[in-house]
Amino acid sequence: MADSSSSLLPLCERISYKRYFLRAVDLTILGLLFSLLLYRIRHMSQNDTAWIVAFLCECCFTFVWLLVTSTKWSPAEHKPYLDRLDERVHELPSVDMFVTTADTVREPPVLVLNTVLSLLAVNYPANKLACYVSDDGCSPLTYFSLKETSKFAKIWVPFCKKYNVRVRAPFRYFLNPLNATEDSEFSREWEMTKREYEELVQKVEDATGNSSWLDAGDDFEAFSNTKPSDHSTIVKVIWENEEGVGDEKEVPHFVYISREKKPNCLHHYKAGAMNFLARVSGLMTNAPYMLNVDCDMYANEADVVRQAMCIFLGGSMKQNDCAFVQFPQIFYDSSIGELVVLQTYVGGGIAGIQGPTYAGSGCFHTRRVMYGLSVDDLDDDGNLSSLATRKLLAEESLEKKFGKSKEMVKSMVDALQRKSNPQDTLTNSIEAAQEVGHCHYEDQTSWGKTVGWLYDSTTEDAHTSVGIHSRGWTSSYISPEPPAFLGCMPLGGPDAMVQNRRWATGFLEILCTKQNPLIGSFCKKLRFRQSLAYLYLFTWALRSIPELFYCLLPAYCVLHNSTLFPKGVCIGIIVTLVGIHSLYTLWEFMSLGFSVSSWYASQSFWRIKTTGSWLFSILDIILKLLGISNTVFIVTKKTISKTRVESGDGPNKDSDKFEFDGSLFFLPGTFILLVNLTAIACFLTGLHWLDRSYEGSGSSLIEACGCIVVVMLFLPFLKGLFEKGKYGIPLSTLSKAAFLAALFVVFSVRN
Ligand SMILES: O=c1ccn([C@@H]2O[C@H](COP(=O)(O)OP(=O)(O)O[C@H]3O[C@H](CO)[C@@H](O)[C@H](O)[C@H]3O)[C@@H](O)[C@H]2O)c(=O)[nH]1
Ligand SMILES: [Mn+2]
Repeated sequence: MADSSSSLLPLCERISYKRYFLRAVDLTILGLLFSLLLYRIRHMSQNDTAWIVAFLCECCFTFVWLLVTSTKWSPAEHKPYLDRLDERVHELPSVDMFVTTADTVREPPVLVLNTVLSLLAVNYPANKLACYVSDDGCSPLTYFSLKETSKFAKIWVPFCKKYNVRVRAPFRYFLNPLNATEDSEFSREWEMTKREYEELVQKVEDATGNSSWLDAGDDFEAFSNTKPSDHSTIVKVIWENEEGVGDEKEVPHFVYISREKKPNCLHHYKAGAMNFLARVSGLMTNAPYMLNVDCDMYANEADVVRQAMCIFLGGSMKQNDCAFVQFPQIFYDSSIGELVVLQTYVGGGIAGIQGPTYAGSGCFHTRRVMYGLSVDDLDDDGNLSSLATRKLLAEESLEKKFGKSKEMVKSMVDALQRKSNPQDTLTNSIEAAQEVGHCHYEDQTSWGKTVGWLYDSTTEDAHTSVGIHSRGWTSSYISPEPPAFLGCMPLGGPDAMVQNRRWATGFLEILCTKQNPLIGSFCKKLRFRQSLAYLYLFTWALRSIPELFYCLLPAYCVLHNSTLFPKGVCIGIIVTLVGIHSLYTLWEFMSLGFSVSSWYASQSFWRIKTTGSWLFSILDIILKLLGISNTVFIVTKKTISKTRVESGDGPNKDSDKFEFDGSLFFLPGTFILLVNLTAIACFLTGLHWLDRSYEGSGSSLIEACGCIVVVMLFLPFLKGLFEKGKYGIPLSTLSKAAFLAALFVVFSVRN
C-alpha cells in the first residue's frame, strides 16, 4: 500500500485557479442585470404588461447568473503524478470496471466491444482488474460479440502493452495507417492484429440479423425464449484470469450479466443495472474501487486507472473523504463544443467547491461510499468508527439494507471493513449472483434509496452525486490531456432533443426527492455553494418558461406597439449586456479550441433545446406528479465514427446541419420563428402604425432588432423552412406552428 512517509512528495496536487479577470466579467454582467431590473422598476408605471413580463423574465435570468457566478468562482482540479505512484506504491488496489449496454440497435455491439477492449488493455496489473458488462437488452448478440472479443483480447492486450499503444480501442487505433518506417516485427504484428480485429468485426456483423448461430451450443440456451423486458437473470463468466500474476500478457476477468426483468416490475434503467453490477462484482471480486463507463466511452488514455489511484492513495489522511474521481466526458464525433465548455467552466467551478458532480461515465467510485457510508462513519485512520460498526453491522440491519443474500451481506461487511476477500474462482459465485439479480431482490431494501445508485430520476448520476456530497464526501476532478475517455454524442436534432429532455426531466425529478440540494445544504452536509451549483443544474427545465417568453416579447411589442427595452442612453445596458455575454461565451469556446461557428451553433442550440426539450421536461414532471405517466429513459443512439484520429484528438468540426422530425419538440421553435418573422415583416411595412397613433412610447427599431436577434438564434429553423427531407421542418409541424402564430399575432395586435 502507499508509503505514507511525510517527507515524500504527494501523489497528486490540487490546483485551484483564481481567475480574477473572469470574476470581474461575471460581476459586471451581474451588475448590468441588476441595473436593468432597477430601470424596469423605476419605469414600471409608464409601461404595460410586456414590461412586467420582461421584468419577471430578467429576474429569473439574474437569479441564474447569480448561481453561475457562485459556481464558477473558484475552479480547481487535481493533477496526478504517475511517476511517484510507480515509485512508491507497489501493491495497487483492485478495480472493478463496469460497462452498461441496453440496446443492440441504438448501441452497436462493435462500439461496446471496443469500449471493453480499451478497458481490458489499460496499464494496470491484469490480476487487479475485472470487467463486468451489464446488458439490459438481454441480447445473445451482445453475449456472442463479447465472447469473440475475449478471444481477440488475448492478442490485443499483449500487443498494446508490448508496443505501448496509446489509443487502446481498436476502431480508433486502426484509423491511422501504419507508419512505414516502423521496425518490421512491429509491422508484422500490426498487420496481423488488424486482420484479427477486422475478422472480429466481420463475425459480429454477420451475426447481426442472422440468428442461426444461436443454436451453436448450450452456451446460448439461457437466451432462448427471452425478451428484453421479460427474462431471468443471466450471469456468464466469459473469461477468468485464473492464477493471474499481473503479467503483461494476461487478460483481466471478464463477466457478462443481465438482470432479471419482468413486466410490471420496475427495473430503474441504468441505476438498476449499476446496482446489480455492484452486487455481482461484490460477490465475485469485491474490489474497493469501481470504474463506470457508458458503452460508448472508451478509455483513450492507457494510464487512466493509475491516474485515479494517485488521487485515492494521495497519502494524506484528508484524501480519505474523496468519494469519487470524475474525468470529463469528451466526445470524438461532435461539432457541438457546448458540453465540453460546460464541463470545463461550470464543472471545473463545481470541482473547486465540494468536488465535481458524478457524470455517469468516466468515474471511479469507492465501493464503501456507494454502500451508503457517511464521512462521520469513519475514524481518522479511515476505518469504520465503533459507533458505525455497531450501527451498520448488526445482522438484521444488514439484511434490511442490502437484501437477503447471505453471501452478499458477507461481501458488504468485507467491503465496509476494507477487507477484500475475492472468491477463489468466479464461477463459485454464479448462483449467488443470480439470486441478487432477481427482480424482487431489492424490495424493502435500501438499494436505490440510500445504498448504491439512486432511483426516481432519469439522471441517476446527478441524483447519486448529490446524495454522496450530502453525506459529507468530496470528489475530485482530473482533466488530463489527451482526454482519458472519449465517447459519442448525437448531433443537433431529434436525438439530442430527446437526450436533453431526459436530462432536464431527471434534474427536476431530483428537486422532488429527499436529495433536493436545499435540504442537503440545511439539514445535511452539502456545502452551501455546492447546493447552489446543483440548483443551477437542477432548474434547467424551469428556465424554459422565461426563455420562451423572452423570445416572444420583442415580436409582441412590435405588433402591439409597446416598449420592451430601455430608451435613450439606457439602451446601453442591454447592448453592453448582450455584447459582453457574447464575447465572454465566445472566448470560452475559443479557449478550448472550438471555432466561432461552433460557438454560434451552441448559442443557437441552447435556445432551441431550452424552448423545445426543456419545456417538455416540465410537462413530464407535471404528468408524473399527477400520477398520469412515469418518466422514461430513452437510450441515446450511438454511431461508430469512421473519421481518422487527427493529431490533437479534438472533436471533428464537420457536419453542422440541424435535423428535424415530426415530434412536438420542434413546434415551439417553429412558432417562435414565424412570430418573429411576421413582426419583422410588419415593422418593415409599417403595418404596426396603422391601428394606432404613435405616442412616443411604443415600439421602435430596437424592438425590431430584438426580433432579428431571435431569428438569428433560430437560424437552423429558418434554414429548415427551405430544406427538404430530414433537414426540413415537416409540414405538419409547420402548419401547427403557423396556426399558433396567427393566433399570437391576432392576440398581440388586438390586445
Ligand atoms: O435501461 C437502461 C438505459 C440505459 N442504460 C445504459 O446507460 C448508459 C447511458 O445511456 P445513454 O443513452 O448513453 O445516455 P446519455 O444521455 O448519453 O448519458 C449520460 O446521461 C445519463 C443520465 O441521463 C447517464 O446515465 C450517463 O452515464 C451519462 O453519460 C448507456 O451505457 C446505456 O446502455 C442501461 O444500462 N439501462
Ligand atoms: Mn451517452
